[in-house]
Amino acid sequence: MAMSREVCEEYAKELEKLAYKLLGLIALSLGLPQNRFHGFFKDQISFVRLNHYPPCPVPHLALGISRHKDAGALTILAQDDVGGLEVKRKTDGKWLWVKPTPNAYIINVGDIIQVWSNETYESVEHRMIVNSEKERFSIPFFFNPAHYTIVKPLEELTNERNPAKYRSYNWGKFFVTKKKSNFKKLDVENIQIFHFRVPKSELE
Ligand SMILES: O=C(O)CCC(=O)C(=O)O
Ligand SMILES: [Fe+2]
Repeated sequence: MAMSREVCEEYAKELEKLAYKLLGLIALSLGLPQNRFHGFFKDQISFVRLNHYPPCPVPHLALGISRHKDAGALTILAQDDVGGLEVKRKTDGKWLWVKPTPNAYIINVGDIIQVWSNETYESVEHRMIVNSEKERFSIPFFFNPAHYTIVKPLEELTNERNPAKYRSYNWGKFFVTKKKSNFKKLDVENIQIFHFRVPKSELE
């Protein structure tokens, strides 16, 4: 898939606009001013990735992408009609196939919005299963705040009755640590958002 630097940059610029719109809607849905999150993205470290998954006769041995949650704020995913993305349903732990919808994006809320919203929003666990016959392309855009952002539940959304469910953490450090395990088929990721979860016993 040939994509020139200019096309890639233009694509990222347009998706950034879409991401700000979504962020505004999420803020409003939480009862916050529309631009509440915008400041975190002044020096954002967002990026586009071009994924190519060649066909593989033994899919379970292939790389694909093993189960994970997106660590950033939002992911906007464009995919072709092959499919292979699965999301885990929280209620019963079942993996559900995400049916490709032509000309539609898949929007993933990431861990950061889970923490900012003190779990009103939750990032979903997902994975990518390679196809035995067809190659697949996908283009995720990862919308991430500045690396120096200290992520923690927003003060407006926490109080005595609803205490912060997460300890604060440095986003850049989290990102770099996670990167070290990227694309390895680990059963357990090296750093996960629940490591920053305040234990239930301390919340009561
Ligand atoms: O290719 C896909 O559909 C998913 C990619 C993905 O989950 C990721 O890069 O974080
Ligand atoms: Fe992902």
